[in-house]
This record gives sequence, structure tokens and C-alpha cells, in this order.
Amino acid sequence: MNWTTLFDRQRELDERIKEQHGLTGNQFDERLLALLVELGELANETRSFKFWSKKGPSPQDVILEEYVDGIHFLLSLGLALGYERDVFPAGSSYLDATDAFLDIYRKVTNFGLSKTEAMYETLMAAYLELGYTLGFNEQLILMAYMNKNEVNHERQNQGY
Ligand SMILES: O=c1ccn([C@H]2C[C@H](O)[C@@H](COP(=O)(O)OP(=O)(O)OP(=O)(O)O)O2)c(=O)[nH]1
Repeated sequence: MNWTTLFDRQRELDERIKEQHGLTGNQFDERLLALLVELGELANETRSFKFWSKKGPSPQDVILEEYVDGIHFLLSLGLALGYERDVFPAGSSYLDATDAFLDIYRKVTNFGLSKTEAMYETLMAAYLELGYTLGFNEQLILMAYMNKNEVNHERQNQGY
């Protein structure tokens, strides 16, 4: 994954939102909470934990769009702390989606407390691994990110 391109796109979007909404500060806590909320929305679409229901997951394109919302906030958090990089190390693989979600919730919380670059790297690697666990590859993730980034610009054009 060429993360530099994604960080560049994210920086443009974040700066635009910052200007449009007259923001000061880096909104670190809000971005962190937004990421946790997106993780919940993503888990809900996969229905991976709903042992009480026979209803299947949402279509993969719906799950992918939720997944790349999380990528947006992760990139945003990295930008807020100056942690942009081109490469992140591979994470270790997960047993299933539920295992991945629980691990990532822990890692988001740890990162929010420590705010270290090492913890950020670990979190990025884990989130990418979640993407693989959900059946996506880097190409799909990159394309979906670009599409949603465009949608986010369009929303700002419309005074969202
Ligand atoms: O500084 C920011 C703020 C937001 N976003 C992006 C991330 C995500 O892709 C989208 C917000 O999520 P979503 O599309 O779910 O927005 P919402 O306002 O929660 O929409 P809805 O109420 O329709 O779920 O905005 C950024 O990239 N940078």
C-alpha cells in the first residue's frame, strides 16, 4: 500500500474541513471517538458477532465503505500527530472478524492514551489486517478510499 498518496489526500480533505468549519486545534479526541464509532458501524454491517441472528452480513461494498471511513480517521489521527509514513509493518493475522474488532478496539484505546508513533504503527498494521480478514485487498481498499474521499469533498461543496 502506498500510504503517502492516502496521507496526501487526507491532508487536503482535513484542511478543507478545517477551513470550512473554522476549526482550531487538531480535534484529536473527536477523531479518536469517530474512529471507535466507525468500528462499531463496521462491526454492525459484518454482523460477525450476532450469534443470535440468522441474517447475513451486508453486501461487501457496504462493508468496504464503512471500512474506509475508518481509514479516513486513522490517517487523520496520524496527520494530527505528524506520523505520516509510506509503509507500515504487517500485522499478525486474526482468527476471525470478532477477534480483529476486539483487538483493534484495545489498540485504539491504547493509542489514545500513549499517542506514541509505535502504537500508531501497530494500530495501522492491525486495521489493514482487519481489511484482509474481511476479504479486501490493497487495491480494493485504495479505490474505495479514493471514492469516499471524493464523496467527502462533494459533501463539503454542498455545505454538509
Ligand atoms: O476531519 C475529517 C472529518 C471527517 N472525515 C471523513 C471521514 C469519514 O469518511 C466521513 C465521516 O463519516 P460518515 O460518512 O459516516 O459521516 P457521517 O456524518 O457520520 O454520516 P452519516 O450520518 O450519514 O453516517 O468524513 C475526514 O476525513 N476528516
